[in-house]
Amino acid sequence: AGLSLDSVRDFLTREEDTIVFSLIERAKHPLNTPAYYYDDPAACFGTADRHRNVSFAEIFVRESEAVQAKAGRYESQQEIPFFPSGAPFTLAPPYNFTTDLHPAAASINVNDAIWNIYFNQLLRLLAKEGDDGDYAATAASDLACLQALSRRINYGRYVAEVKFRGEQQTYTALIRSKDKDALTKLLTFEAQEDVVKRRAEKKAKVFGQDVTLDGPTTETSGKNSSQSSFKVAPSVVYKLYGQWVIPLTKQVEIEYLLHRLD
Ligand SMILES: O=C(O)C(=O)C[C@]1(C(=O)O)C=C[C@@H](O)C=C1
Repeated sequence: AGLSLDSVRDFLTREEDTIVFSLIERAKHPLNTPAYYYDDPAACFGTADRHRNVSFAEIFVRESEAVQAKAGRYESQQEIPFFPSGAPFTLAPPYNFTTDLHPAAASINVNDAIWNIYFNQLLRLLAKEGDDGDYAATAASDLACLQALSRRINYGRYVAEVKFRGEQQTYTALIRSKDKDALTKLLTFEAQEDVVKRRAEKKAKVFGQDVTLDGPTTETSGKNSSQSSFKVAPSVVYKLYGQWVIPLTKQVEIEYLLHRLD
């Protein structure tokens, strides 16, 4: 089946589940800041990279991505690594991934912005202060969060492709004149953004409550209704979507469109 606005929105909706679950998993671990030090080489656990001021988490992501590249993960246009390694994929048989994107714009992404926001802003909203020393499990859950956020946000390329095909003439004129403001206006649907933010917040409530056999199962009333009883604060998920996920998705859409005629 070809792409449509409904099918790309369905994809984004399903990714919400993955994002919210990955945040809940990360929230199991304390902040564990030594895993993220760049400045103090001694804090880099004596790895081979200590002289390059690379954090433990960065090494973890880089090496994990190298394995996944070999396994063919990035043969899919839907997946974009944070550290492209150029390693050929050799572990899996070739798979015929669909190629829906315009080649000159297909690799547009905002992974650098996602990386910075995740480590500098989001993490401290998710994890409690503390250091339990379990950096491997912590970095593994960081990787899951980063991959889910990257897939969702960079999927803006597909959303933009659908919108371009639907209104080719209008978009072509605005792309030719590089009119970012008009492009932003044309691809923005305020009501849809509101639905997305509120649904993501609700998923944080539904997925992040303690499930017991007594009492109502579907209601988030009573004991569960205070923010602190959810594994990740629903307000954090609302804010994540409103301040970062949606604006970055729109940035991807705009940058993709600006290269759509290349
Ligand atoms: O659904 C769309 O039309 C999108 O472009 C995606 C999205 C989003 O990130 O969820 C972004 C911009 C729109 O204003 C609405 C929603």
